Amino acid sequence: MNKIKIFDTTLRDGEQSPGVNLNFQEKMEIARQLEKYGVDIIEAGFPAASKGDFQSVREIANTIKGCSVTGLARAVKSDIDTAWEALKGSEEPRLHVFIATSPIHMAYKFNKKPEEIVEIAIEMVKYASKFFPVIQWSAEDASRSELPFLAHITEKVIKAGANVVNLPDTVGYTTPKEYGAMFSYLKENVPNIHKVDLSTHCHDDLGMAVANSLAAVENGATQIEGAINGIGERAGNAAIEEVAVALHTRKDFYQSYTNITLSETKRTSDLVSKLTGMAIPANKAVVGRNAFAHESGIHQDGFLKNRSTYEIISPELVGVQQKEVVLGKHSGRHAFRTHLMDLGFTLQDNQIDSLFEKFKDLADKKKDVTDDDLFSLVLQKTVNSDELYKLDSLQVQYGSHNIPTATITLTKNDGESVQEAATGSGSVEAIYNTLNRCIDSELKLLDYRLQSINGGPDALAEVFVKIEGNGVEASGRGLAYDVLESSAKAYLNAINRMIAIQEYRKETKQEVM
Ligand SMILES: CC(=O)SCCNC(=O)CCNC(=O)[C@H](O)C(C)(C)COP(=O)(O)OP(=O)(O)OC[C@H]1O[C@@H](n2cnc3c(N)ncnc32)[C@H](O)[C@@H]1OP(=O)(O)O
Ligand SMILES: CC(C)C(=O)C(=O)O
Repeated sequence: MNKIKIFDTTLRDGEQSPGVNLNFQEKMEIARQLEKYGVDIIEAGFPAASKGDFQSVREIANTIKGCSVTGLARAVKSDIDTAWEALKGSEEPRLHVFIATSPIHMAYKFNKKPEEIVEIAIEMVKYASKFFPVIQWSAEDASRSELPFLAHITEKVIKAGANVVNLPDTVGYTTPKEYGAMFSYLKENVPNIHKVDLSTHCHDDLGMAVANSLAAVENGATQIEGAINGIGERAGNAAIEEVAVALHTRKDFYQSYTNITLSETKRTSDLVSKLTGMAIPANKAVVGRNAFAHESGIHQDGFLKNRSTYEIISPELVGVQQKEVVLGKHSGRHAFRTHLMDLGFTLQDNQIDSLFEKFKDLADKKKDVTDDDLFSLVLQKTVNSDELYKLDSLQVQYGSHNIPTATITLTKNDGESVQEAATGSGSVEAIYNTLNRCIDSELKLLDYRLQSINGGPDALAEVFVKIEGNGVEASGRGLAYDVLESSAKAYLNAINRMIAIQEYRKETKQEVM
């Protein structure tokens, strides 16, 4: 059996998904969960891209001890220097340096000859090896590169000190047969190839990212890169949870294993979905709501006679469990604490106490409090600390022949209270106009998404918004029993985060973009 290393790029390529913007606390929360999930390498960001990215990579590198932490850099000395500054505190720092090798990229992006690209790649790998114990070199757009040139440059960078060679299908263009053949070609034509791990990095533009990654494994790849829930640039990356479950379920075929703790799959996927605001389609493989639901009679009949007739992955394998103890309004602190621990949260006593109060409020309104409810409740509390404004009260007047009007009272963290009222063409707009008035700013709503947690008449409403003001974009989430309240909370959460970003930029003297 061959070990396949899992390189997670949720926090780098995943965050390149249009509309996704994670703050520092959210990135840290995801990094901690990825460590628990058992990934071998976390790509925490692109340190030279911004001060915010630098800070997140540095904190993750200093905190996460269970796996290697890496950051991306262009083949540019200053990017490599910045990456080293961010990563030097990691127990296992590694650099991910890349340069494009396809004729299209070399000609149009760089306006350079192939031999010039080879020289830059060699020089940068040599330069990086002064600092980094492990260097991953990526041939961007490898799948559209000429194979003899790819073999030539690969041999040179290995000689210069690269320990991992990654061959991305940057634009999601390749097919399993073609991508597998590329790995075989390099194995046969690069004399020093045995010295490195060969890695895949596939995009899903034609829906083949996972299939292509697995085809590479069949042809000698020992590392797969991807993102949780398959998020990432354009159509996204190979979904890590799909790759891991496929390698496990078909180990008879792939003869491979990973370090992934499969029972943490659902929790990891939920966390990433909630923090990025990217909902998981019901029919998504492995983690979709319908992935384990059998709807039609013949399937149900077979399944009831023997699960193996229609089930190749058990829900328990990926952490989808039916709980025997159901939490409700009569549950006590012990059951609550145990339940949170079962869900994988490690919380201080004071955090449990304040969450317990919120849980009781919720249980008064809702018959059964589900794991999804608890999950959202804890996230709301743990990643949204230090808020400047808190929602004190909200009143909305709506009638089919009246103009909707909202009245809101906010409390600032210095105790000052702000009260305003405003109208809007709908109730949500009235709320948002009122909140704009409270903070005396004209904010623009860029995105608004509403979903129910679980469903049913007593479901919690979760709202995700994205706003823009003074050149700063921020997203926010709100959770409440009532749709209007969760809409207000999401907008206020985004306002608080926008203010935090502005403060941070002021402190670090970054330009407000
Ligand atoms: C395939 C991928 O996913 S690669 C990762 C993509 N991620 C990102 O780009 C996110 C973060 N990026 C950023 O914040 C910015 O693009 C920065 C900070 C990196 C650079 O910003 P700028 O200096 O303004 O450059 P800009 O983005 O406009 O153009 C990119 C420059 O990098 C060069 N470049 C691109 N890739 C590489 C590389 N691998 N090695 C060296 N130079 C490179 C381009 O040729 C261009 O150079 P030029 O200005 O001489 O023409
Ligand atoms: C930087 C590389 C690995 C990348 O993201 C790509 O080619 O898609």
